[in-house]
Amino acid sequence: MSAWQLCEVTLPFPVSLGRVIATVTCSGEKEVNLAVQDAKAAFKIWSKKSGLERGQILFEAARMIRERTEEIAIMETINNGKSIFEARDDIKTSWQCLEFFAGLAGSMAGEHIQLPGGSFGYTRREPLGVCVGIGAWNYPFQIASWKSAPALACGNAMIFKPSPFTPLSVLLLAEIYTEAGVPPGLFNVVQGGAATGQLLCQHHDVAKVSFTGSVPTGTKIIEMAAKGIKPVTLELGGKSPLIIFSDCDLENAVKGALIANFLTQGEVCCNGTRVFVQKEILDKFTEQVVKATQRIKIGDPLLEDTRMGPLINRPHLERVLGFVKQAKEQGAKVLCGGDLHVPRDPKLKGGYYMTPCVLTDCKDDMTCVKEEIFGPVMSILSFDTEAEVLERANNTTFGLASGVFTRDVQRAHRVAAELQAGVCCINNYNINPVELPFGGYKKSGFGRENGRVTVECYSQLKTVYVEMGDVESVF
Ligand SMILES: NC(=O)C1=CN([C@@H]2O[C@H](COP(=O)(O)OP(=O)(O)OC[C@H]3O[C@@H](n4cnc5c(N)ncnc54)[C@H](O)[C@@H]3O)[C@@H](O)[C@H]2O)C=CC1
Ligand SMILES: CCCC(=O)O
Repeated sequence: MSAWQLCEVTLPFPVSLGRVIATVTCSGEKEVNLAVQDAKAAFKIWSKKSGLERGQILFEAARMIRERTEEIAIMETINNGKSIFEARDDIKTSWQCLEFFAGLAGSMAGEHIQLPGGSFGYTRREPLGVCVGIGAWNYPFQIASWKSAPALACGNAMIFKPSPFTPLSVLLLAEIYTEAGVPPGLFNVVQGGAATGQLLCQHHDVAKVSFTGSVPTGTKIIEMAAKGIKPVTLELGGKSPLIIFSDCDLENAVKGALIANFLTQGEVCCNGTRVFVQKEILDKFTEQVVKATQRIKIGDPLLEDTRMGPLINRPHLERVLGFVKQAKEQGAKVLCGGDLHVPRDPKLKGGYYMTPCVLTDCKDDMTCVKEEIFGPVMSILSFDTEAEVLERANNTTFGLASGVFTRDVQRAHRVAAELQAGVCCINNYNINPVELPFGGYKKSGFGRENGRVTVECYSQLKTVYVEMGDVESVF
């Protein structure tokens, strides 16, 4: 089968303003095999370097990303449609991630264990080999950085496949790694959709798959990995709760709710889209949230003051608008937004824009409350007591993130402990510093990105026993 027969995407790729920005060739079997072959060769060189040596190269790559922030951010905005303001932040968390794992690389070590008779054992923390990273379209550069930085720091090679909707910015990352001094082929990019992803996951020389995307695709990835007994990291979807108690700082809670719902056009896996508000402050909170939402500047994502750009593509826009329509049919009230938006600027007319939406009168069994919308749609629900809201917040198959706003410090920690989610933010939301592990519970996946613990996701432990006496034979 030729490479082209294996492509499932129609080329050229459209972007979110409805214009073609580039034509990218899909990688088929031949290209995937070549990438794996090159990665294996590069792995031999890279894995023999000391952690400190690897760290030095990653620090250099981080420095280059930081220096080229503006260029990469512009590319990301064109790639995805998010505002340049946000794209800069994605680039920042990317070089920070490289710096964090560059710093850890030199301290990766095993243990020495004393045993009877002077014998001893030790453990070696070793890389896995050729790792595959498969990314979603919402944070293309950041996802590639969050996967490759720990992989490379631990001594692995990585082949990365971006989403076919956002194929471009990761190429800059590959260029930077090469210029910083990683061996050729250590970080390689292959382009394509599901077919290319499958070839990567099923390749017998691939040691691990780290995936960011939807639950249905994550299920397929884990099935393919199971056949090869390969470890996987799965960063999947979410329907996270944000709980706002009546004793909160209201102004902060309103700001938190907007951050929890409208960054990157709401296309954020960890968004707090189920906003539970205690009855006493429901009206006041709702009024302020609606006012603030109506002020969000929609427009050209490359302009400094734009805070919301177009959604990723037309089918996704239609899907999100469909969720709003269904919410109305099921009894929710639209307080603002939820409509198609056609900007006045003629050059933006083909863009996949909608107005950010706040829904109220939501009930737990409505589709908009149960399913991940992945667009700018906030659902407000009211509650009476802590016990009640905890039960309702946890009543979901997802478990990526959560948040709580309260001035009661004991309640804040009690609620954080009870929420079934991999991340909980107290008195803020969507704050994901690279020093802290990020990842889900339940159907939101497993394995972690960022934080020290991620070293365990990209390395394996070898035990070495050393005999200092004679062999005592039982035969
Ligand atoms: N937990 C997290 O960190 C994040 C999760 N997501 C989730 O991702 C979803 C949206 O992203 P999409 O790109 O639409 O997800 P998707 O699951 O459709 O695609 C993700 C990636 O998997 C590839 N792929 C598709 N089918 C495949 C297959 N059979 N084998 C191998 N690879 C395959 C795609 O080409 C793409 O690169 C949402 O559900 C969102 O919640 C998005 C970002 C972050
Ligand atoms: C913080 C990561 C958010 C995403 O990738 O959706």
